[in-house]
Amino acid sequence: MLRQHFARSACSRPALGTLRSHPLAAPVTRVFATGPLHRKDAHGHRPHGHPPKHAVKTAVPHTVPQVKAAKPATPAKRTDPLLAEPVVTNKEQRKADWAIMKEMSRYLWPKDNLGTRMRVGLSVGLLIGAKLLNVQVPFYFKSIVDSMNIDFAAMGGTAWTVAGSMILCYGATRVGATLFQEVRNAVFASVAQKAIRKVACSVYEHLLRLDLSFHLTRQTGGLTRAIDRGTKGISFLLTSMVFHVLPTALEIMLVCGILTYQYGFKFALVTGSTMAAYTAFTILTTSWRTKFRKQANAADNRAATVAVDSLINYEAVKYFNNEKYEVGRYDKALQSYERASIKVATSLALLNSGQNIIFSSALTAMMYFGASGVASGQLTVGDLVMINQLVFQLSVPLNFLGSVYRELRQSLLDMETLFNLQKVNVAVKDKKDAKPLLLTAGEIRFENVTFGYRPDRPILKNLTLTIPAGKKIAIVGPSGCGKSTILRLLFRFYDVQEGRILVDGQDIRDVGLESLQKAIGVVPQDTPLFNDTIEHNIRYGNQEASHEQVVEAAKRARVHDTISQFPDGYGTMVGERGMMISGGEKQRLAISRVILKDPPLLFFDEATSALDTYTEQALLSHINSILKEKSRTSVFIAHRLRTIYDCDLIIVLREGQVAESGTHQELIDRAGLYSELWSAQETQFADKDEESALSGESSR
Ligand SMILES: Nc1ncnc2c1ncn2[C@@H]1O[C@H](COP(=O)(O)OP(=O)(O)OP(=O)(O)O)[C@@H](O)[C@H]1O
Repeated sequence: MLRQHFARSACSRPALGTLRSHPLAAPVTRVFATGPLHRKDAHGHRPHGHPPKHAVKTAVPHTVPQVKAAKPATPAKRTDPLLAEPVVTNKEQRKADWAIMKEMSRYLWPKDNLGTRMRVGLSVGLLIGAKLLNVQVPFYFKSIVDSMNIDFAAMGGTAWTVAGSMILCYGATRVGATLFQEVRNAVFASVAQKAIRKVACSVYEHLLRLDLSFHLTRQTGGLTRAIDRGTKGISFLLTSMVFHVLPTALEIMLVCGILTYQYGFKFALVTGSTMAAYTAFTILTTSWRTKFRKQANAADNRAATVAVDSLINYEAVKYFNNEKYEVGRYDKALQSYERASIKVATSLALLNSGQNIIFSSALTAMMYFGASGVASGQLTVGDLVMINQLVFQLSVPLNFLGSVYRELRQSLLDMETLFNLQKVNVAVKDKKDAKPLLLTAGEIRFENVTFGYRPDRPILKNLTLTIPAGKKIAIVGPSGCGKSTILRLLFRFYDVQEGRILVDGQDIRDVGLESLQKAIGVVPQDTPLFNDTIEHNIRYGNQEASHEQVVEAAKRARVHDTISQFPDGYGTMVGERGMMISGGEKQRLAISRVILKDPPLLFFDEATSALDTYTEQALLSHINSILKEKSRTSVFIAHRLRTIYDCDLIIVLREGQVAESGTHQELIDRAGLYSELWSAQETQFADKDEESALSGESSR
C-alpha cells in the first residue's frame, strides 16, 4: 500500500515496485513508471511546471463554441482515503474486524482443500493434547510434594521408590506438552503461509484489475507499506484464531473448573473475578490505545509516501537542489510517526502494569487462602504448591490472551487496508454476456462521445469521428484538446459518459476487455520500462517470443545497431523506469515491443518525439512498411505535422471536437486550423534553417 500523495503528473507517480521485497511489488509500478522530465507518461500526464513541447495552442483561433463555464474545481485531495487514518465508530470497527475474521476463516477451512483442513484438524488435536497434558503437570507436582512429606530415614525409602514414577510422569507430561505444541506449529505453518500467498496474490490481481483512475490517485509508497503490514498480520491472525483465543479460553475454563472442584467456591470466586477484571481492563485499555496505533500507521504510510515520491523523482530533486526540502518533508512525517509510536509504547507500559497488578493481586489472595487451608489442616503443602502452579500456569495463557488481543487488534487494523483494497470496485469491467471482439476490417468509430475525467470538466464533447479500416490516420490539435484521451477511451481505461465507441460495429462495452486490449497496440509518449534487461523489456510485448524474434523486432524499430554497441547488448539493464538509456532508445524499445505484440490496431502517441529528424524519418518509413505488410488501422497522435502529412486522413481536434478533417492537401486548401498550424511550424523550421545557415557562415 502504501502509496502516497500522487499528483496526476507522471513524475509524481511513485512506483509500487520500489518496495521490491514485497510479493505485491514490482510489476504494478513499472507499468505506471515515468520517464524523463520532458515527456508525459503512458496516461498523458506531464510533470508539473513543464512547458508543453510545442507552442501550437497560441496559434489556434478560438472559434469553436466554448463549453459551459466549469464549476470551480475542488482542491485535489492530498490524502488517500484508503490509507488515511479512518474515522470509524467502535461499532463499525468491530463490524469490520468480524468481517475480516470471517473472511480469514475461509482460509482455515477451505472447502476445496482437504489437505489444509486435515492440517488444521491435526493442529487443533495436537493443541488440545498439549493443553490436557499441561493441566496434568500441577497434579504430579502436588503428588510429588505430598509424597515427600514422610520420614525417609524411618521408612527406609528413597526419592525413587517414593516418588520416582511421579517424577518421571511430571517430566514426561512437560516434554509431551512442549512436543505437541512444536509439532502443531510445524503442521500449521503451511496453512498460514498458503493463506498469505493466496491473499497477497488476490490483492495483487485485484490491484492490476483496478481502473487507471484508481492507480492515478493512489499513493504508492504508503500502499505498499499497508499491504506489507497487512500480509504480515495474516499469519498472526490465523495462528491466534486457531491457537490462542479458543484454546486459551479452554485452558482458563479447565483451570477454573479444577480449582472449584478441588478447593471450593472461594477459589473459584477469586479466579472468576480476576478473569473478568483482567479481560475488561485489557479490552478497554486496548480499545483506547488503538487510536495511537492507527495514528502510527497513518504516519508510517505518509513517511513511506514522501520517501518513495522523492526517490522516484530523484532527478527533479537534484535539478532543483531540493534535497534539504525533501529531507525536511520526510522528517516531518517521521516526527508524527515518532510521536504516535511513543504513545503506543507508553500506553503499552500502562497496559502491562495494569494486567500484572490484577494478576499478582489474585495470586497473592489465592496463596493466602491456600496457606490458611494448610494452617487449618484442610489442605496439604502439596495443595498449596498445586494452587500456585495452577494459577501461575493460568498467567501464561492470560498474559497471552492480553497480548494476543492487543496484537490481534493491531493485525486487524493492518489488514483492514488490505481488505478494503479488495473491496474497491472495478468500474470498467466485462459485461456478463460479453463476447470476444470480432475484428474484421478494423474500423473505429466514436459516436457522439462525451467524456470528462471529472464531471465538472468535459474533455470530449459530443465527438463523432470515424477511423477507417486499414488506413493510416493522424489526430492533431492543440495540447490538452483530448487526443490521448481518445486512445484511453478506446483502450477502455475509462468508459464514455455519453455516446458509444464502436470497433467494426461492436460497442466496446459489449465485448470482452481482454480481447479488445489484445487487439490494440500502443506506443505511448513515455515508455514504461521495467528495471530489467533490454531483452526482457522488448519481450514484454510477447512473452513467447524467441531471442531471434526479439532481435528482429529491434531491427525493425531501428534500435538493434544501438543495442549491439552496448557492452552487454540485449542483456543491458535499463535502470529504474528506463532511466539508464536515452529517451530515443526508450521510444524505439517501445516500438519493438508493439511490433512483437503484432496487434491489428496501432496507436502511436507522439512515439517518435524524442528522436532526431534523421532517425525519426528512417523509423517512420520502417513503420510504414510494417503497416503495409498486413492491413492495419493505425493512428498517429502528433504535434510535428511533418511526421504525419502523408496520412490517409488527418483529424484536427479542438476543445474535444473535430474542427476539420481530410488529407493534408485538402486541409491546406481549406485554409483552416490545420493550415495555420502547418504554416506556423514551417515558418519555425525555415527560421531554424536560416539560423543554422547563418551560424554556419559566421563560423566559417
Ligand atoms: N486522469 C486525468 N484526470 C483528470 N484530467 C485529466 C486526466 N488525464 C488527462 N486529463 C486532462 O484532460 C485533458 C486532455 O488530456 P489529453 O492527454 O487527452 O490531451 P492531449 O490532447 O493528448 O494533450 P497533449 O497534446 O499535451 O499530449 C488535459 O487538459 C488533461 O489535463
